[in-house]
Amino acid sequence: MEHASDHPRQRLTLLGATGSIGRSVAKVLADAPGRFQVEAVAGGRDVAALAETARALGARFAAVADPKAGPALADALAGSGIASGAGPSAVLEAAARACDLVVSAIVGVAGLAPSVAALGAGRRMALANKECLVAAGAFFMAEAARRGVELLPMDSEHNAIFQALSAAPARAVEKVTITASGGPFRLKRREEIARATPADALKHPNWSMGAKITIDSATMMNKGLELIEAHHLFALPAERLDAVVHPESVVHGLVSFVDGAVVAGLAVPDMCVPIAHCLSYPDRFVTTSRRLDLVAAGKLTFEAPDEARFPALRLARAAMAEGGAAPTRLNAANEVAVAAFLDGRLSFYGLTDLVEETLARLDGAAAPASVDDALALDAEARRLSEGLLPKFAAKAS
Ligand SMILES: NC(=O)C1=CN([C@@H]2O[C@H](COP(=O)(O)OP(=O)(O)OC[C@H]3O[C@@H](n4cnc5c(N)ncnc54)[C@H](OP(=O)(O)O)[C@@H]3O)[C@@H](O)[C@H]2O)C=CC1
Ligand SMILES: CC(=O)[C@@H](O)[C@H](O)COP(=O)(O)O
Ligand SMILES: [Mn+2]
Repeated sequence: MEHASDHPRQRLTLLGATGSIGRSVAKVLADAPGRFQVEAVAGGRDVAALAETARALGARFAAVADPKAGPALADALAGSGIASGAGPSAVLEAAARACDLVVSAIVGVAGLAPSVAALGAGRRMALANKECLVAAGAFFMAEAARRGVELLPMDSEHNAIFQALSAAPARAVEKVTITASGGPFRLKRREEIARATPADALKHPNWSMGAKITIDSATMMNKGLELIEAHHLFALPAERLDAVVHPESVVHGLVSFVDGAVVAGLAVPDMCVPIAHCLSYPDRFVTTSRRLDLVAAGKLTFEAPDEARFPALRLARAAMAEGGAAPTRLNAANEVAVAAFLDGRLSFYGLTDLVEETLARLDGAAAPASVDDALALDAEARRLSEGLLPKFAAKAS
């Protein structure tokens, strides 16, 4: 049986260390004592959590994005020997430090520049941040290839598909399917969903995650973003990508081959499973994660997504089909809308209405060919969405 101590130490950098994925990575690291040296950790503004994580993981460097948080972080790390920095440049510095594996788990398009900086250092990357692929997928994949960086999908569906794809050569793949839990409103009528509050939408049936992705799961925008993510990660056209609702979240992704065979990835809904895969790849190590018990699971059920009650899926598919700047703008408008919904400034359907109207008002433009391009398109769409907020705010219940 494989044990962590059988392997040489690898240097690991954790971007988004204080988040839901960051905490799960820390849990998996505890299952692999002596296997990793944590090079750097980075977070947004939660100084206390970042310092605690840096100390617990024995990191060499800690970076906080909030430029004003430098003195507080240095104070919190006093006596630890851990160097620190603050501001976006410090996060880029953390990302670019030489190491063997970077875990990219900052939420939102804020993760794009640090993830690209990490590619610049030429290493393996475990990618949880899906927004960087939605906002700049063609550029990001080309940059990873140019730098010779191996991308390991950490998002649960894509991780399952990555594992299933190893069953046959790429030319034998007919179709890839990702599953969706259906979120907390799967069985609700449209009128009930329209009245959903942030507290209702934050009650995910199967996964414990950060607020942004949890709202995306409730609207099913998460599945739309994941279709675009899969399009880039696996170089598959939209018509060979499918999403199916699977309320148990046990089957995460499926690959259908040209001979009719289907290989699926199954596990309990716990991010520690795909995280362990990425951290041990191409090997495996023993973990304490809960095991799948199919008899206890009982039934595994599947149903078609309902785009009438969950229009985000239709919007994301349309943006993927249009290509160019549309996915970048979809992502930007969605980030504005999710923040506004969480603040009580938008109703649940106001959220997707805002995204739709933002996209409708912008003329087609080329896909971003750099981080700057992507961030300029992102900023333009954000300005427009923010400007449109009052129109949709009136609909808030
Ligand atoms: N959670 C999950 O199970 C899954 C998540 N993902 C994806 O992984 C990513 C992270 O999700 P999740 O962990 O849930 O999110 P969380 O909101 O829980 O955590 C976000 C992390 O990003 C940090 N952060 C925010 N802004 C910045 C910034 N400008 N610079 C540096 N760090 C920043 C936060 O720091 P701070 O705490 O200080 O704000 C925190 O560490 C998302 O893209 C999500 O879609 C994919 C699959 C599953
Ligand atoms: C854990 C993970 O990968 C999430 O993206 C999850 O899939 C979200 O749940 P939904 O299937 O409800 O979007
Ligand atoms: Mn997912």
